[in-house]
Amino acid sequence: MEGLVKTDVPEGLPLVLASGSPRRAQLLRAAGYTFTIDPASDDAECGVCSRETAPELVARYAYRKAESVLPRYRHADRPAMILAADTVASCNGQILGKPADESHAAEMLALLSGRRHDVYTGVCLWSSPDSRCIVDVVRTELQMQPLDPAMIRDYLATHLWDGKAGGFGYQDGNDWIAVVDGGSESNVVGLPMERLKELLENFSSSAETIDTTGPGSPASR
Ligand SMILES: Cc1cn([C@H]2C[C@H](O)[C@@H](COP(=O)(O)OP(=O)(O)OP(=O)(O)O)O2)c(=O)[nH]c1=O
Repeated sequence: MEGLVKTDVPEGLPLVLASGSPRRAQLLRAAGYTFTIDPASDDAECGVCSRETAPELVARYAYRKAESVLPRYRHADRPAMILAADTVASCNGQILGKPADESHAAEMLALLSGRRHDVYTGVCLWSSPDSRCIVDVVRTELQMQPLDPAMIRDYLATHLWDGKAGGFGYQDGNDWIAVVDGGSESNVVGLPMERLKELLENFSSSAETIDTTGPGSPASR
C-alpha cells in the first residue's frame, strides 16, 4: 500500500489514535509510527444530518471523535497529539456507513454492484497542550465490478463485511474493486497515510486554535 512513510509528530507529542479500527492501527504501525490507542466514545457518531454531504459528515465525525477523547489529555502531564478519522462510502446519492447486519451488508453490496462510488475519510489532528486542531477530508473514487448473487452470498458468509463502511473491504483480497481516481488505497481502508504525513508536517502553520473552555466545549460538559 502507498504512503506508508512516517514523519515526526509536532513538538514530539505522543501520538494517540482515537479509534478502535484495527485497519487504522495496522496502517500506522506499518508506516512505523509509535502510538497508543484510546478509542472515541460511541456517541461521537450520532447520525446523518439532513442535507449533509458525505465529506461534511466524515469531517464532523472525525472532529467529534477527537474532541471526545480530548478531556483525557487535558492535564499538562499528559500531553498528546490526538488522531481521529471517519470513513464512509457514497453511491448514487446514498451515504453508506458500517452495515448493521448481514442483510444490510447485502443491500449495500447490491447497490455498489457495477457502480462507480466514492470513499471519503475525514481526519482530525488535535494537539491537547495548546488545543490546536486541523480537519481534512480525502476522497477516492472506485469502480465495483458487477456482482452476481453467488458472489455476494459467498462474501457475506466470510463476515469480512462486518465493521467496514459500504459492507465491503477493499483489502479483502478479491479483484472486485479498483481505484479510478484520487489514488489513495490507505484512504479507502480508513486512514489516508500520505495526507496524514502532510497534515503533521504542516500542523504548526495550518492548525486552528479551538476554545475548549466556552459553552458547549468538552470542558463544560
Ligand atoms: C470502505 C472501507 C472501509 N473500511 C473500514 C475502515 C473503518 O474501520 C470502517 C468505517 O468505520 P468508522 O466509523 O470510520 O471507524 P470504526 O468504527 O472502525 O472505528 P472508530 O469509530 O473507533 O474510529 O470501515 C475498510 O476496512 N475497508 C474498506 O474498503
